Amino acid sequence: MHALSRAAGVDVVVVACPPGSSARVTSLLAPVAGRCEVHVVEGAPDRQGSVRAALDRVPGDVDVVLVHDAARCLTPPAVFADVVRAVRAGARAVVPALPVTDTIKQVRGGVVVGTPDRRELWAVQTPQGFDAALLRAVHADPPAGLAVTDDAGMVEAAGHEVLVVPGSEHAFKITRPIDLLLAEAVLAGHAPERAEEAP
Ligand SMILES: C[C@](O)(CO)[C@H](O)COP(=O)(O)O
Repeated sequence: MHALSRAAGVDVVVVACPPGSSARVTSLLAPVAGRCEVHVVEGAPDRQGSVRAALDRVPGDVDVVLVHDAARCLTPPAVFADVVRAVRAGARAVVPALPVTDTIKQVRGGVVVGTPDRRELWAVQTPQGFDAALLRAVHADPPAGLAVTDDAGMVEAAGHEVLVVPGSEHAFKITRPIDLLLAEAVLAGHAPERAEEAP
């Protein structure tokens, strides 16, 4: 939240929190509430529902929306600024991403059934940025039968182009215990990767 509230171009933040935790989350956000407009809403059991609940709380006059994972809490402010800039420059959907370094296999029933060309595989991060009207439209009429793991996937399934901008190694998702160790090491020893911030 500190990085987000310091990012150029971010004026309003809506946090989707677990049901029953809004009072606690609101108090945790008090230190950043002075820097931008902050709202807290209760999320849903799935990602799509939580994003929709947050989107419903975004003021109607906002024209660019970023969807960000709290688990990517070390994302440098410059990544937010880059994504906003790309949307403002005309892209209607933008994702930060890095090329994968592992070889990725497609596996079915414990057996490899394919090896996609690694040169075409990118690991997608957040914040994902959208023209607000487009994001509202795909959430109002989500593509059927899609295993939704990100908002850009919904936009892509609806037939729209999604632009890729450079992501950041610091934007990793803190999900597994080893990610927490990495986050602690980053916080203990490293300056932010890129220092661009709002004036
Ligand atoms: C949006 C995302 O971070 C892109 O990599 C990812 O899909 C989120 O997955 P999660 O299972 O909702 O953490």
